[in-house]
Amino acid sequence: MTDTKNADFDPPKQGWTVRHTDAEEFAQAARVFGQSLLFPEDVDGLLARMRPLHDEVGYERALIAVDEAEGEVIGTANHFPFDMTMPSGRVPVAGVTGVGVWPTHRRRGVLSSLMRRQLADVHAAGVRYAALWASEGSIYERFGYGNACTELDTTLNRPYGALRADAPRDPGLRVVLREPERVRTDLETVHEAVCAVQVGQFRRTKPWWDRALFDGPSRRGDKGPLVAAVVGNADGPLGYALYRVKAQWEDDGAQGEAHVQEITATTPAAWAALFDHLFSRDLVAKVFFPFLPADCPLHHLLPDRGRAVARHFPSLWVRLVDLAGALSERPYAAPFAGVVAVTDRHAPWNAGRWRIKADTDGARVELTDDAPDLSLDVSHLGAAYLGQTTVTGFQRAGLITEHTPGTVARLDRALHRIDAPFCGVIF
Ligand SMILES: CC(=O)SCCNC(=O)CCNC(=O)[C@H](O)C(C)(C)COP(=O)(O)OP(=O)(O)OC[C@H]1O[C@@H](n2cnc3c(N)ncnc32)[C@H](O)[C@@H]1OP(=O)(O)O
Repeated sequence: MTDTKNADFDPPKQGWTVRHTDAEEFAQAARVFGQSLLFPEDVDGLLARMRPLHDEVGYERALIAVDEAEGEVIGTANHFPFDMTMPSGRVPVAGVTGVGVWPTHRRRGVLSSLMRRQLADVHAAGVRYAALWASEGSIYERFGYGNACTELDTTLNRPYGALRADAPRDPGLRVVLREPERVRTDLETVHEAVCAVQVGQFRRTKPWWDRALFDGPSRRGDKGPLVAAVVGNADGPLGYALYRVKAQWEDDGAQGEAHVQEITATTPAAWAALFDHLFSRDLVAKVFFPFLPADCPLHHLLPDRGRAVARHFPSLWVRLVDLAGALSERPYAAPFAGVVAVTDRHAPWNAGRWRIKADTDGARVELTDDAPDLSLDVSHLGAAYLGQTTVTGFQRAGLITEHTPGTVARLDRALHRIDAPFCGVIF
């Protein structure tokens, strides 16, 4: 009798090894990442998109999990060495990306081993923070990440899109509409000015600009080419909107659309000029803004803000890799003193009782044996770190324990920031 046994279908062995990869082997990581995230491209297409971003920073941070029996890559995790604006200013942040596990090898702990190794690597490199965009909000809290930023996806119907009569308008401003590459320097100038102070944004290097301005068919879909509306005065550019239009005709006439990939400005009048430009495009009945800061001026500038259909969605998740370092270097809106007991399943160096004595220019953060005023997880502090998510929210949900009444309110007052964090770019 012929032996029809096919080793492919033997019961899976449970062993895998996590290790670093290199530029050559990166294709196997991309194969796993592409399949697990349901990307439409084949590996070559995916690599063409990913390579420029990774070539710039090297491949030494990329991790893979390799099935020991089959020798196949079954899991991946990577991170970009970002220069990101945090409450303390621009600091190194590990921008976690490329996380995926081969579909037949899920729920055996592969991701957990990759996350543990990545966290150890980032900590050993002296980087105090990690940040990511999550495909699903249920994955990363267990690894110490907290959702620290929500952004707005907003749609506006043009008939209601005219700005308030008292919106700031500066006759010295001019809006030009150009192909983005022609005004790239202006875009870079404005972005750099905003990004340097906008918590949640990372410095945009050349490959990231190339990615932002990429206008191939895969990006364009059924819309027109990417255009840049730049607003400025004699002193230079003050804002821009990158957008595409889409023609659409219904029985009652033109129902065209404008899809705004990115909009930002450095003065109120520049914001207003950009909105005026977008809302006055003939044949456009709807304007889509998939990424706006939670405190974007748009909603204040509308005569009836109820006409803007806005959805808050979670964007950045923040992980305090070095809790004491992160809490020490951050400025605080009000003084805080207290002992916070922190659990951290994956970074034991963060776990313990921390005495925090914070003031406007930083904090002293030391281990102590004293009784805690508050007990929480490192993920709660990651969520609250950017000053938008409150610790009070977790308390109301019954997820943390306040031992000394008033501690949570005092901590929130100290962590508060006036401006909403905003990233706007999925990495
Ligand atoms: C930053 C980014 O790149 S975001 C992109 C993340 N990648 C994806 O979403 C791609 C599709 N999904 C996958 O590839 C995988 O399912 C992953 C990466 C999400 C999880 O990998 P796995 O190897 O299955 O995870 P692992 O077995 O280590 O599970 C760890 C824990 O997370 C839980 N978990 C894993 N995936 C999920 C999920 N999608 N939703 C909820 N819980 C999850 C597990 O139940 C387990 O819980 P426990 O610690 O309480 O036991």
